[in-house]
Amino acid sequence: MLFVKAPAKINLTLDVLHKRPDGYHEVEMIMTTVDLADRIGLERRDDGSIRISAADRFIPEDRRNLAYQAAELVKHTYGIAEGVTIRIEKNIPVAAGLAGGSSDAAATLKGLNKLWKLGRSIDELAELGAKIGSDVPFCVYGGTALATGRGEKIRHLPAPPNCWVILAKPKIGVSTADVYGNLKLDKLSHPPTEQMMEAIETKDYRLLCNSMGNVLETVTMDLYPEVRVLKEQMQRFGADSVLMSGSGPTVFGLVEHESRVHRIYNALRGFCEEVYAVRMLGERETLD
Ligand SMILES: C[C@@](CO)(OP(=O)(O)O)[C@H](O)COP(=O)(O)OP(=O)(O)OC[C@H]1O[C@@H](n2ccc(N)nc2=O)[C@H](O)[C@@H]1O
Ligand SMILES: Nc1ncnc2c1ncn2[C@@H]1O[C@H](COP(=O)(O)OP(=O)(O)O)[C@@H](O)[C@H]1O
Repeated sequence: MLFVKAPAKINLTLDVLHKRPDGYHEVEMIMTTVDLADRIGLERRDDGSIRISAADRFIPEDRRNLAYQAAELVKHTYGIAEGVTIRIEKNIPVAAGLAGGSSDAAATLKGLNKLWKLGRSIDELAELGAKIGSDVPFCVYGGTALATGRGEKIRHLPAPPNCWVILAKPKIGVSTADVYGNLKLDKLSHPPTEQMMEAIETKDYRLLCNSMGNVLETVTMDLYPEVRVLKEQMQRFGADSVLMSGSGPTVFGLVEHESRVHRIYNALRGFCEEVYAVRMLGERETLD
């Protein structure tokens, strides 16, 4: 069995520029991977079929699974007759704004490149990933990046300044399409994307905290008021800066000093079942 790590991402910024004729939104967002990860196991099959084993009641084991779609795409694109069993050990909360499904798909692309000795470049795998979902190319690279287009155009950035990330997910799942669908394009408060890039490049933690912003945040908070409450609680407990990730509902808080991490973590555990204290992974990985 070949194992590949599939880390979650958070959005340090998420801006929407306009709605495109194809129905997608033109975005500008800065994303970074964190060390909360699913583990994907891949095993050859002689019968040519794709099988998913997920042992998680929230994710599908058929064609709807993004890892299945990744395997199907690789088989079709490169004419592979062999099959694969994909075992998904799920640690990333589902439908949470953390790109769990997209990261599983990205890990499957990278894993199959190895398992089937395809010799494809990471850029080619990222391009293939765009056919599965807007977040998949970023997940193929990982690290830190500015994503534009519908999210699939990636410009790599250096590692952000060191800090802790506390993730808290309310007990609801959010549909990304619903959130984009409820966005009022004439009422957006745009985050300072350029300033965030400067904060990352100069490793200025304070500037980074002051540059976070996500135009989808108020949309999700209006649909699910508990997300707003959770953000306020995390701010009150002393996180340096708090934001919702992606389309939500996960809220993350940055904390510079380790001594404060446990206090905030424990305080949140009082009324939120899913809380994680993690680190940013920083720079992107390369294929080995
Ligand atoms: C909001 C973000 C931010 O990172 O992530 P999540 O909250 O899902 O983690 C992404 O833009 C989500 O990317 P992803 O989840 O891959 O989206 P896709 O499968 O491509 O699209 C799902 C649906 O979201 C809407 N969509 C997505 C991307 C985009 N730029 N404009 C859109 O309008 C479309 O309605 C589309 O049908
Ligand atoms: N491997 C997978 N892991 C999680 N969800 C998946 C997967 N494949 C398909 N899905 C479906 O994709 C939807 C969005 O899941 P996910 O990627 O976790 O969230 P988000 O897009 O908010 O980051 C879920 O409702 C789930 O049914």
